Amino acid sequence: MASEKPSPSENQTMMKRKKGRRIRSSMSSESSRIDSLQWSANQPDDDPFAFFAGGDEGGFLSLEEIDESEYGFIGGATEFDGDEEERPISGKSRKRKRRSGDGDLGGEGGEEGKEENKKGKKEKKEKKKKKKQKKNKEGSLKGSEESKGGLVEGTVQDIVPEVLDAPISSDAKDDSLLDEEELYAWKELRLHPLLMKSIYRLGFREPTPIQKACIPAAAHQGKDVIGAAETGSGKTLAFGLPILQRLLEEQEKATRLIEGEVKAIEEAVRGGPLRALIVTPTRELALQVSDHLKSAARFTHIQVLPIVGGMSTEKQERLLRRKPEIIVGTPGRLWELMSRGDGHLIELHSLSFFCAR
Ligand SMILES: Nc1ncnc2c1ncn2[C@@H]1O[C@H](COP(=O)(O)OP(=O)(O)OP(=O)(O)O)[C@@H](O)[C@H]1O
Repeated sequence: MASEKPSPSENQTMMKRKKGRRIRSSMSSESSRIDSLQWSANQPDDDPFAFFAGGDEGGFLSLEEIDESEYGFIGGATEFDGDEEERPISGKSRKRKRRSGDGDLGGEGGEEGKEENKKGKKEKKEKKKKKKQKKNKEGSLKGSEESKGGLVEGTVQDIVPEVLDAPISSDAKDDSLLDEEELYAWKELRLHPLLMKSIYRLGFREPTPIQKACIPAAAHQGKDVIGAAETGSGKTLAFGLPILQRLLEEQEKATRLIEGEVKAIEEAVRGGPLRALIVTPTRELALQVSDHLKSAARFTHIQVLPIVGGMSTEKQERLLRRKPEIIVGTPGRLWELMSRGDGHLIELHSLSFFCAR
């Protein structure tokens, strides 16, 4: 008896079922492999509501970790003692390293690998401990993001540990990291640790001649400076770093005066009156200067805003309400907003730095 041919729709259903079975079987082998790992819950189970509320973990319902697993924070604080093997690595290279070294999640590395992992972990812990002790000894680092206290007599010895402990942002490139000794070229400029941190991240080995000439006079002696140097010689940071340095010093002084008052810190974070106005002849230059200053100020609370034509005035007015301390603008748009009576742009009583490029 000839069997009845299935209709096209029946055919499709059968194929879907087969496919489903295949996926299920591969999923079950995957999940049994995952289940075979040594998971141990680390969710505190003394709070019965933690599961529903997400506990203190900010929305995680349950957390588990694999015993003896090697993991690290990507984009978070990393440990770096200055030697090559401890050098912070970006998410990408960390992934690469793990893939080539540790094998896959199934852990086929064997006992030897486990032992090595354990040993490595112990060593790391000890290093961490030593580093902590060293840090405590040195006292709170001047100008650190948390403490915001203490003025900057930043020697490179002071600066380096702070710089090396800095969280690695996703855009920080490995190849931009310098060796400890290489920062010595900046030592005599006595820049704030937070600025040194940016310089370190930018990978600038030494100040350029125009920077060497301008920074001490403008940042520490309060002199007016007229500088001239060829294109691409680093003029932007030659005037930008002194502005940032002075603003950071002033913020710290203000915070110290009202020590312990959260309000002062909040004020500093929220911006303030206009302190620096940089005028450039073209939009492109304004945007370039503004980007450059932003990257130098990235570890501080100082805000930099470009005010140029070709962008929505409403948006710029909105951004001005955040009270950025530094504005880089072109004359046309600056004048337009000033004529409209923008509060931040016309209240110039606190303006201390004016740069024309
Ligand atoms: N100390 C430094 N070491 C290495 N590179 C630096 C240093 N300072 C600045 N740079 C880089 O040099 C490039 C040129 O810097 P900058 O734009 O400040 O030059 P400029 O003199 O203002 O040029 P222009 O007159 O064309 O505007 C930028 O990419 C900047 O990041």
